[in-house]
Amino acid sequence: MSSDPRISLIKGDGIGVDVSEAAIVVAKAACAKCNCDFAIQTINAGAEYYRATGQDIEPDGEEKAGEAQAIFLGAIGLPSVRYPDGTEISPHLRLRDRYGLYAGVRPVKAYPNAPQRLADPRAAGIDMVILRESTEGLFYSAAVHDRSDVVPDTSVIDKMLVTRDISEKLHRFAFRLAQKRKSRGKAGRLTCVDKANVFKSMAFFRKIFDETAADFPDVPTSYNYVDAMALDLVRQPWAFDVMVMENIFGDILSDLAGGLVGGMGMAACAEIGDTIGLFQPAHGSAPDIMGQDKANPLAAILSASLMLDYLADTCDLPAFADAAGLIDTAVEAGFADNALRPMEFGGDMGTKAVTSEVLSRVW
Ligand SMILES: NC(=O)c1ccc[n+]([C@@H]2O[C@H](COP(=O)([O-])OP(=O)(O)OC[C@H]3O[C@@H](n4cnc5c(N)ncnc54)[C@H](O)[C@@H]3O)[C@@H](O)[C@H]2O)c1
Ligand SMILES: CC(C)[C@H](C(=O)O)[C@@H](O)C(=O)O
Ligand SMILES: [Mg+2]
Repeated sequence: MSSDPRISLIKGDGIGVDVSEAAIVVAKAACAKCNCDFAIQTINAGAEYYRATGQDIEPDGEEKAGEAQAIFLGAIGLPSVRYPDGTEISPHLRLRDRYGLYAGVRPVKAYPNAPQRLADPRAAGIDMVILRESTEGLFYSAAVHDRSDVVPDTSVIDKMLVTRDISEKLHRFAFRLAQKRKSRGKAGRLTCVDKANVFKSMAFFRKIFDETAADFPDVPTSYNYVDAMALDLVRQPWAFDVMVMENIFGDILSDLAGGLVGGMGMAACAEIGDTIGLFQPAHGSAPDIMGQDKANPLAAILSASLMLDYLADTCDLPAFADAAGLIDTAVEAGFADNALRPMEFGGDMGTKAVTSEVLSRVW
């Protein structure tokens, strides 16, 4: 039996299918170039699967997903397919919960020739990470824990939960990420984004941030309330490096930040837990463009690069880090040469053309 690491692949819905296939093709090519490989087990899940079967993931799919070293997901959900409580199909929330994927890493980077949404030339230097807590916060009720606080047609409560255990792990992850970025020539600063002026859960989040900071005196820190953070992400995004925040704040601000550097097709994501990581573009199934070869696959391709880096670390297989580096360089150089022109930015290249261009540079 092969000793290659194994990944669980959930293609999902809409453009999730196309971009995940593109990402896997590119990741496989990069690995082949670096003499490494990974095996794939495919798991059916999503809105289309629910429509066809009444289940949002195949039998034992959640358990099977966790038997691999990593999970790769395209996108899940279609606005027209819903659970009886009116919310959308989202088995990936249960995966985050089941596997404790607390650290949602969402890099935001400006590439040359990709559109700058801000006129200021400093926008070309945007290079930051949104670290989104991904298992609790205001998503606490949404995953599996609590769908009970509903008095039909009268009131509905969603709860914001912040625990010491998860917050400590998240903040430690954030400080270590800032240190790692510093060692790679980036700013290495950390901003705690919260709403500690109003919510007791957020005051607690900040208290644990402060406690954790005491163990990392080398990392410069600051605070920003989330509303002011939204302002600053538009006003001076180049001033930020790593930002750590609660779940829904990270969900919202990561879309805003994706927009700053082109669009959701640039928004990569890694969700890391203690024993497994899930990798996916931060975007959804994009029903408005699905089936038209218009989706930008780069968010998925860059997420695959994050996955290879993760496999290198967790499986102690440095060749995977080389493969990740090949992908990152291909994307960077492709933009620098103006050879990557996704339709998402008004360019002439659809999903297949962007994938081929990256592939030719990896290979
Ligand atoms: N992680 C996930 O699986 C995930 C994330 C977000 C939304 N969703 C689901 O996806 C569905 C659509 O949601 P939405 O429209 O709010 O968000 P979306 O991210 O699918 O789309 C938002 C906008 O960005 C564009 N876009 C997104 N990805 C793109 C890409 N790779 N290339 C070019 N353009 C891209 C879309 O065309 C659309 O205009 C919903 O069912 C939602 O629940 C899933
Ligand atoms: C589709 C949805 C459940 C998901 C989230 O809110 O976490 C998505 O928006 C994301 O950002 O990954
Ligand atoms: Mg989102």
